[in-house]
Amino acid sequence: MHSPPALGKVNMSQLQDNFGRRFHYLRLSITDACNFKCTYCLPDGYQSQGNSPFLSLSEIELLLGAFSQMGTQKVRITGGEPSLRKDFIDIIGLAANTPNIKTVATTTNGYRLAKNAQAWYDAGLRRINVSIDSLDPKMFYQITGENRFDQVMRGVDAALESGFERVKINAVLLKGLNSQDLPRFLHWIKHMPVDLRFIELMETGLGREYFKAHHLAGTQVKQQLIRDGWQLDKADILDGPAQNFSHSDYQGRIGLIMPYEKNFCVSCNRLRVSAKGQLHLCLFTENGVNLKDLLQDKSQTPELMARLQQQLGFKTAAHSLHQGITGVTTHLASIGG
Ligand SMILES: Nc1nc2c(ncn2[C@@H]2O[C@H](COP(=O)(O)OP(=O)(O)OP(=O)(O)O)[C@@H](O)[C@H]2O)c(=O)[nH]1
Ligand SMILES: C[S@@+](CC[C@H](N)C(=O)[O-])C[C@H]1O[C@@H](n2cnc3c(N)ncnc32)[C@H](O)[C@@H]1O
Ligand code: SF4
Ligand code: SF4
Repeated sequence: MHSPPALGKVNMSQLQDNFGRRFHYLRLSITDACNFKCTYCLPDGYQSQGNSPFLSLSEIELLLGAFSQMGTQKVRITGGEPSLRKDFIDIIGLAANTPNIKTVATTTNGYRLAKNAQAWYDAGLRRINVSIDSLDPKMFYQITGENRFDQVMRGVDAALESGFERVKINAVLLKGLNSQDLPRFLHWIKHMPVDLRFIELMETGLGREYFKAHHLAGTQVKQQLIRDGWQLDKADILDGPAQNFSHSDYQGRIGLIMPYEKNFCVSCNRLRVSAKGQLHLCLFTENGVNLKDLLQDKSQTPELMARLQQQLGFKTAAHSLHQGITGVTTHLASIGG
């Protein structure tokens, strides 16, 4: 059992755990709410939990200030659906103007992208991940509960035109649903400069039966890619746990997130804060740690930094998904994936 560092010995310049992993990357959820009903995430739609409010702009400002002083360089704004927040643009601007934060990214279902891509870019957003589980509009509807395939695809075009550094497409691999879609995705990225990311379905507290029915190992896709001449890119420390592939005949690239593979968590480089201000050391942590009480005044920042540093000492080497332990994560909309 690893013990947390003593408060007096805090090294404020770096967020590092007992396994030597560094955490330059914060995934900040700003809302649990979502307007889609993805079958693997919120099959019955969003239901509000309790009445404690989501982090306010000033709480977010103090939070980002503390993380950035401790070495955070990249912030991904997520949710629920982050673009549902009325102050989404202000949050982007705030993150972009925080000293030391070099990259501001978001993950979105694309619902508001076509209309807002340029405004988000102008506010300081530089990377965008759009969830598109199928390129077949009917299957897209079946998986997301929303008949908005064309609207989301227009959003991808708008993002490419707006000058984003990176546009990434997320697709969750789903047996019996989109598992035949690989050729279509490959055809699409031949001439499209987007990064495709296939994510293995992960079990969540509310998604046990769905997981059993639809989990598909990413290794099957990996083997097919290697057979087709795709090359595994050299891993960069800032890449995190994804494996990335490229091919000279394709403009797009492919990444695989395979959380059930051995050693997946060795390259973990990210921390999470929920929309209600709880630190999650892992996507599948057993409990969140309240930070909100230390986000009320700037004078609390040293104490907040000390709490973050201390909590890092409790970060475990890996998740326990193989044992079916999904922690407090009832669905990924509750923490932003
Ligand atoms: N188990 C696990 N899954 C992750 C992790 N990071 C991302 N994922 C999965 O991948 C999904 C997509 O993540 P995104 O929000 O698009 O971000 P990303 O692709 O990981 O992040 P970047 O590397 O910043 O592009 C998440 O919602 C999770 O399902 C991680 O650390 N652990
Ligand atoms: C929780 S959503 C939040 C952001 C936004 N609403 C969206 O869908 O892009 C972030 C990512 O989590 C992924 N996701 C949700 N539930 C998942 C699960 N059980 N297993 C794997 N990925 C999941 C989604 O596909 C999406 O790409
Ligand atoms: S994956 Fe994203 S878009 Fe789909 S229900 Fe979950 S939060 Fe909403
Ligand atoms: S499952 Fe947890 S420890 Fe593993 S990479 Fe994801 S967040 Fe990090």
